[in-house]
Amino acid sequence: MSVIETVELRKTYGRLQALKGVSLRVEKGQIYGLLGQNGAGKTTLIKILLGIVGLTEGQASLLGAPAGDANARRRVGYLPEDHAFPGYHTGYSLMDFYGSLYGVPSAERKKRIPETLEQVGIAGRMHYKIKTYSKGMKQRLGIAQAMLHRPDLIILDEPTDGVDPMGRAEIRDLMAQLKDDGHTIFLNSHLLGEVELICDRVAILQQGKLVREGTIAELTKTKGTFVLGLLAGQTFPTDAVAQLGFTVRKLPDTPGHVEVTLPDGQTIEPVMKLLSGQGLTVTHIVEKKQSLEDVFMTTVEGAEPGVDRGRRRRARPVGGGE
Ligand SMILES: Nc1ncnc2c1ncn2[C@@H]1O[C@H](COP(=O)(O)OP(=O)(O)OP(=O)(O)O)[C@@H](O)[C@H]1O
Repeated sequence: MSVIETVELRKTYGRLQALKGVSLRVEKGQIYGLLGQNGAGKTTLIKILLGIVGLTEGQASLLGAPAGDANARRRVGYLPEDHAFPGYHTGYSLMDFYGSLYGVPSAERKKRIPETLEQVGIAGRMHYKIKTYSKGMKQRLGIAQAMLHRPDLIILDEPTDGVDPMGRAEIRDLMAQLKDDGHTIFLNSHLLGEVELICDRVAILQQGKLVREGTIAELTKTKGTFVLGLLAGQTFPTDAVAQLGFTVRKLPDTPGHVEVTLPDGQTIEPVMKLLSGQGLTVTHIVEKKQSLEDVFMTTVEGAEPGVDRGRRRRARPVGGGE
């Protein structure tokens, strides 16, 4: 049984199609990342799973039950995006309130609240009012709230929003620990470097459609591009290598080095044989990797990874319906 499953899931808000037939599956024990530009439909998908909004067409299930089922919902912890916990609560009293809503017995809450706040690093401030907390501390409290009742599935919408780099690393460690303890984590995040470090699988939504899905290794795998360098003074036999069906590109920034892309299903072996047959010495060989950010940018923009980063920095129109 999958922890989350959607089949051809569609959601329309009036005339806007927020989800246009999304099918995905999250298995127990995975950390699963849902990526997409602003307005791609990530939060809508989460809200459907939790029964906060209804679906328009298709299917969605959570822990084997139809989306929104109250029993399944009790086994889920949820950190919403842009949560606003009342400032008059202390960290402790907020956790106590949520714990009682989740049905955690009072004696158990007394034990678990300090433990959980310790895990997210704010136990020292648990008796201070939330209005005195920094953004990062509120975010840690939100994560603690989502973990308190030891849910099977933890859904985190932008968990590291406003958290400093050290804190983000701590939250990554915490997620890894939760996974080791058998929890499943479903994560929305715009921080692709973090997602790459922590997630087992990733789905990319674009304007309500699922455009890529797979493990990090599957998604970041290149078609097979190597950077090769020869001994100083030797010339790379570009034409001969191209005749074997490889694509060769000179690298102007690193003289004497070339980039060789393999044809489908080929290895670098024939190139190495040709070079050694011509008495050439390879001093440098590295397989190029692309980052998840490159994959994301190529997927959502159709742009070449690594080019025109200046353009990327400028605001892009947000995604949405047609
Ligand atoms: N209650 C609503 N009524 C009308 N349109 C909505 C509603 N909620 C979301 N939308 C629209 O649905 C689309 C998807 O929104 P959603 O919040 O799911 O995106 P998202 O991927 O979570 O974006 P972000 O990264 O900005 O949080 C957007 O075009 C948004 O404007």
